[in-house]
Amino acid sequence: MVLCALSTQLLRSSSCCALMARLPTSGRRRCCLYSSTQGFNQEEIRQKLRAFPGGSVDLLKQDSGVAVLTVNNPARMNAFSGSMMVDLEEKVSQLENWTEGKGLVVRGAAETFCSGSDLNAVRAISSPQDGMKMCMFMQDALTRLLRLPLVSVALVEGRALGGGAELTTACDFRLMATGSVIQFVHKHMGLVPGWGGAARLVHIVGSQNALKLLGGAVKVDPERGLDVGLADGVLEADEDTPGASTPVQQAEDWLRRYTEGPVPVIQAVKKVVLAGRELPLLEALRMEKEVFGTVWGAPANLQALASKSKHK
Ligand SMILES: CCCC(=O)SCCNC(=O)CCNC(=O)[C@H](O)C(C)(C)COP(=O)(O)OP(=O)(O)OC[C@H]1O[C@@H](n2cnc3c(N)ncnc32)[C@H](O)[C@@H]1OP(=O)(O)O
Repeated sequence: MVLCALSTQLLRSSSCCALMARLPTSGRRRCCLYSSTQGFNQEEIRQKLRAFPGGSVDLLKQDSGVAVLTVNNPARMNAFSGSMMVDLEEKVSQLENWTEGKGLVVRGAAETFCSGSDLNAVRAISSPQDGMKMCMFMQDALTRLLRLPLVSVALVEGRALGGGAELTTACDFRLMATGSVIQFVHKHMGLVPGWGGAARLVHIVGSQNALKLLGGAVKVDPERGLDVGLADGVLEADEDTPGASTPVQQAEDWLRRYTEGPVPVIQAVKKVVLAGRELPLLEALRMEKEVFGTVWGAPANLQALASKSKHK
């Protein structure tokens, strides 16, 4: 419910967002960024996108409370077909309703992240109207991905290009494997980001760095990623050691420092950070109070008090 309240506040505080929608399938409130007055009819867009099939977006929810979301279209370097965009939105809905969740790893299949939108689909829907509809659909899905009450990390192996680079910015953290590249190639395609990637990139690396990365379509390798603050860590390749952990296991290990602990506390941490990131100060403070109220005197708090824990 706090998440719904946060979403409501986020909508109120944003002039471009005006709609609170009810999801009949889940019975739980969730928000769309755009409304019908802005030409956003989600079901109509879904149907259009489904006309461009191929690949899938797969979700594995684990008992540990950490899920793995895999962009799966290896024949096209994990480019997003239309049906994969619909898949993504559906998987985000499932995660919005995952009450036991704490963390999320977002990755690509076959050791590469994602090469953006499927250029075959892009060519077929190249009219400005259709492009805007796809843009609204993906902005909505990726904004909701970032707003999940889960701590998320993009595991970047191989290439994250165009929309793939934008997808990395819809996670709280980015881990880059040795040899990987994040590149906002939009300029070379005569485009700018349209999936919310520019707005998020400015938040992550600041406007100067964002201008350099977008304006120069710069290839960001792990070293540069750490330098500008786009990457939060680098995963070393360890193929030669028998029994070495896989990149997904390494990402889960890395994430554990943030996901260890009771679900309500981890979710509360994400919610207060989200409020601070997206709301004006007074609203963020009010939201922090609301979230605080859900953990104060709750089982994890009482247990910690009873154990007289010291923080040495
Ligand atoms: C708002 C969203 C904006 C966007 O996302 S626009 C799209 C931006 N992305 C791109 O322009 C990526 C274009 N692709 C490339 O640069 C290269 O294919 C890439 C990813 C560097 C990989 O190069 P290589 O390792 O040499 O492999 P390759 O070119 O032979 O690719 C293997 C097969 O994958 C296909 N592929 C890669 N990216 C694709 C895409 N985005 N849409 C559709 N198909 C794509 C490529 O055509 C090739 O297929 P095929 O084997 O020739 O049938």
